[in-house]
Amino acid sequence: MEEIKSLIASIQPLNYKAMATTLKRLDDLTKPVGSLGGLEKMACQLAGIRGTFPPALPRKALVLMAADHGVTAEGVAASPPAVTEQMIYNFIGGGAAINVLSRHANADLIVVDVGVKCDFPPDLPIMHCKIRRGTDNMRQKAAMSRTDAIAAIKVGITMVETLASQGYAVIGLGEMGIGNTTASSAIASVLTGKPVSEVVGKGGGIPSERVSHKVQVVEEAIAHNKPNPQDAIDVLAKVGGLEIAAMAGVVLAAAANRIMLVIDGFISSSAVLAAYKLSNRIKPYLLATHLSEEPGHQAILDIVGLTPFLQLNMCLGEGTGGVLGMTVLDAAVKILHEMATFEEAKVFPVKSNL
Ligand SMILES: O=C(O)c1ccc[n+]([C@@H]2O[C@H](COP(=O)([O-])O)[C@@H](O)[C@H]2O)c1
Ligand SMILES: Cc1cc2nc[nH]c2cc1C
Repeated sequence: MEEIKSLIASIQPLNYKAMATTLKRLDDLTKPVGSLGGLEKMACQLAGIRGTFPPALPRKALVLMAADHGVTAEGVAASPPAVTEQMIYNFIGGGAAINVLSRHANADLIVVDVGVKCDFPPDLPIMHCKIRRGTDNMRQKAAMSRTDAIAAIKVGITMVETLASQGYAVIGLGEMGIGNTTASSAIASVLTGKPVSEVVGKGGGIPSERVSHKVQVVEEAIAHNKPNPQDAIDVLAKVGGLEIAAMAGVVLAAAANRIMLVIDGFISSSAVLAAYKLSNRIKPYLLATHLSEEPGHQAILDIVGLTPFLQLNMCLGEGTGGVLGMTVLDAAVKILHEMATFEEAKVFPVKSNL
């Protein structure tokens, strides 16, 4: 816990000088002031995070945390838990949506086993960081111990520290874990204060008539475990997941290492919310990309104060919306590098009499 505390204490504000220089440059480019909207904001944010003008086209990684969930025993997920393991092999084979979109975005995909139930061969090209074989069924007992939650957070921290030393400037959150929308719903309800029925959705595709059962399971898990809303680690341990705790660690360490943290959908956002409750100093380092179909996603973004710029009715997870968002971020950086100024292009806008 001391390590997490000192990491949080090391998070610095953005470099406002780099941001001001970036804004000045944007205003000199051949366009009406502010007309590239969110692209301009993103370019300034990255400059402030990296502390440089102009920020370089960033080296990008998508860290995909995978784990299983004991609560799947309650019939809350459409797919069998074995799909978590099967999808890991699909990620390695390069055939999953996140493989396609990471390649498209020129982001390196790193798959991390934090708590998948099966044994993977040691030579499998993933990061072998298993804390335990999935969580316990949170309807009956705590999903995991506080010690395990902290160990999972540390997996995320260590991953980011390695990536920071390799020069990555942007890290996206990804996850795979059948049942993890049930855990995320519990986290979202406890940490936003919203009723469970307002944050639970169909997840990976349960039929509408099954949603009320999922609501009941989440309500009972919260009633049984009594997670303390003032203690995000307690919430992660009692009603969370190993991959969610690990993602919370990624968020904290990204901010501490001046790396932009790109959020994906509902599950990654529940990890961001937990990290935000640990320290709101992470906020300037966050980039929200898309709005998931899961109803709890908006509730989380509202609490943290973030606005996503894509709405594609996606709810796949894996980091897919996040890497799509990275392509927009790259576009913003290219504007800074490649667009001509008024002076260079000899464009002299006439002053309007309006
Ligand atoms: O990120 C999202 O918004 C999202 C919404 C619904 C489902 N998912 C993905 O689907 C899986 C969890 O769904 P479920 O129904 O098994 O809880 C998990 O592997 C997630 O990556 C992801
Ligand atoms: C096939 C499949 C892929 C996924 N990726 C993230 N969650 C998933 C759930 C299923 C079922």
